[in-house]
Amino acid sequence: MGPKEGDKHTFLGFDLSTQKLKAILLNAKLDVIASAEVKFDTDLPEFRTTGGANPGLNKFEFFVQPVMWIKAMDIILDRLVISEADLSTVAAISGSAQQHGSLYWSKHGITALENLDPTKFLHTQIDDSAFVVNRTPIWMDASTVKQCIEMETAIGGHTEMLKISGSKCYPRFTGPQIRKIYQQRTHAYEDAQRISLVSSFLATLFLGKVASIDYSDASGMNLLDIREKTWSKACLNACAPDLEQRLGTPVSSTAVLGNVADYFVQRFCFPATCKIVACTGDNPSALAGMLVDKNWLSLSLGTSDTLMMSLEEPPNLEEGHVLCHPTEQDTFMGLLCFRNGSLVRESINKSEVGGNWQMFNELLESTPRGNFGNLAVHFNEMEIIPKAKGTLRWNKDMQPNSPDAAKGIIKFRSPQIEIRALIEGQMLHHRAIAEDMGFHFITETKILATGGASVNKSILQVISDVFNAPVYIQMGSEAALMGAAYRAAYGYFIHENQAQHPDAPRISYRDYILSLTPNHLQLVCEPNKDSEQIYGPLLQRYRDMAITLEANQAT
Ligand SMILES: Nc1ncnc2c1ncn2[C@@H]1O[C@H](COP(=O)(O)OP(=O)(O)O)[C@@H](O)[C@H]1O
Ligand SMILES: O=C(CO)[C@@H](O)[C@H](O)COP(=O)(O)O
Repeated sequence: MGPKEGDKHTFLGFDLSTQKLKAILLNAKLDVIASAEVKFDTDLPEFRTTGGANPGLNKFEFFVQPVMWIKAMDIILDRLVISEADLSTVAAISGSAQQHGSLYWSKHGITALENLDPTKFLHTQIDDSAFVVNRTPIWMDASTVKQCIEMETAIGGHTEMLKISGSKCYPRFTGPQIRKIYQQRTHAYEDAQRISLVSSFLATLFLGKVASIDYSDASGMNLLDIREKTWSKACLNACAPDLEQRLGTPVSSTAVLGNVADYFVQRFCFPATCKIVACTGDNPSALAGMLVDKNWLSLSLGTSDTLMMSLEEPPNLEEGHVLCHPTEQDTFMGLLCFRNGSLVRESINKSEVGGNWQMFNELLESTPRGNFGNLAVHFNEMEIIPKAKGTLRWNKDMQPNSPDAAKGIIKFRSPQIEIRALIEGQMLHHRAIAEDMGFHFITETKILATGGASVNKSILQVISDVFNAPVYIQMGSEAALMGAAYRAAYGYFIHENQAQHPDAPRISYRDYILSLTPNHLQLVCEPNKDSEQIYGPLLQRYRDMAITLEANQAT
């Protein structure tokens, strides 16, 4: 089942997330043998992104120029070559990407994709004219409230929408975003030959033709019937005309889509037989990379903070999302996304200690759990759940119904209190919402942390205490990236095995990957004994603050 002695096959995974494009190469035993990354803000300053995104002209709009991602691909492939990664051994490629963003291919773009000249960079061939919309909306865009209401109304209300698609309409979801393009840029919509998600765009580049969207990432569009795994006619009709032909047929997240385009064979020496496995969203890919069972709560601390869990049955959640599971056929995953994650931590780090994480951690650790009753909620941008924007700081004397509770206090008296109030506030928020969504914390609950901030042990200790559960991290690299390379390995294995032994039973993804890499987790923090005593009551305090902040929106 595993790799044969001397097996030289390698598997390449990409993660095109909000702030970076990352790549990882695994050998046949799934050990990391090469990696590279391109940071958009600093490596591609000509696109003037902050945190990987550009704010739009109108309120709540955020976009990216797709050519930035293509340029990043040119650079990262060169960086892999410079690091002496042998791309001639790559048996399969897959990827993961920020969810919900959409790209609109022009006729010219599709022709360019199919006729790539290996002597030139990708970005000089797939340039602005390859897309009919050059300011591609990404997940941070929250400007489609109107379209959400229209889509839900058209199909009979938000309950119907969440029953079909796993989520009520959220402004960042792709369906409402496509509807906005259709309404405000009708000619561009009509000229769009195909529409890709960011993940399927990644597969598209390597295939040299527009790639299928996978079931898991398709679940973040308000367009897929998550039980049938087909586009919902009702949702498509509520969104925009002639949409199905623009989306193509969705496929399994481990499906082999075809061989790598000749461009990559000629330019980077990929083997002509190298398989492209469907790419998926970064959160489903992180779940695929973690290989954990139902007692685990996965927490990604990327640009956004997200909580993920496996679900046997899809519950009808009022808030939050149910997605098709990326690697198990009749299973689902629960997802909660919090917009105010790393960028808020970064801004407090900057304002309090000049951007020095080591100093940030020293101050965090110098304060006691519970922070003398000082707690903060920082929603710098409109949060997803609850829908609120603003900052609120309470000290221990503040009463929820006192006249100054809505304003809170302006600033805490020291940076260390400010820092702990931020981190405890964020994690209490995440726990409160997870509980509201029906996640039961039991003694067996374990947390697996990933994403950029999961290197920070001081933050992980607060998580362990607030959730009263041990925290683990993934060995090798971040889970979304590992998930991409693992899916490449599994997709390749199944494809080859089926060709050679068509009647053999299909081994599950988890069994296959765990047979190659059994010890992929590392315990980093355990909760202190008095954690529940401290954070149980603070959870209610956080809820009072969130309710106050939400009420502030209306005033
Ligand atoms: N030592 C650290 N402590 C806390 N946060 C960190 C640390 N190092 C990096 N980060 C955070 O990680 C974030 C990037 O995470 P990453 O998962 O790479 O983002 P994305 O995948 O969304 O592009 C940065 O915004 C940064 O604030
Ligand atoms: O919108 C969501 C999930 O619903 C975000 O989680 C994006 O998928 C961006 O991911 P990161 O770049 O923050 O990892």
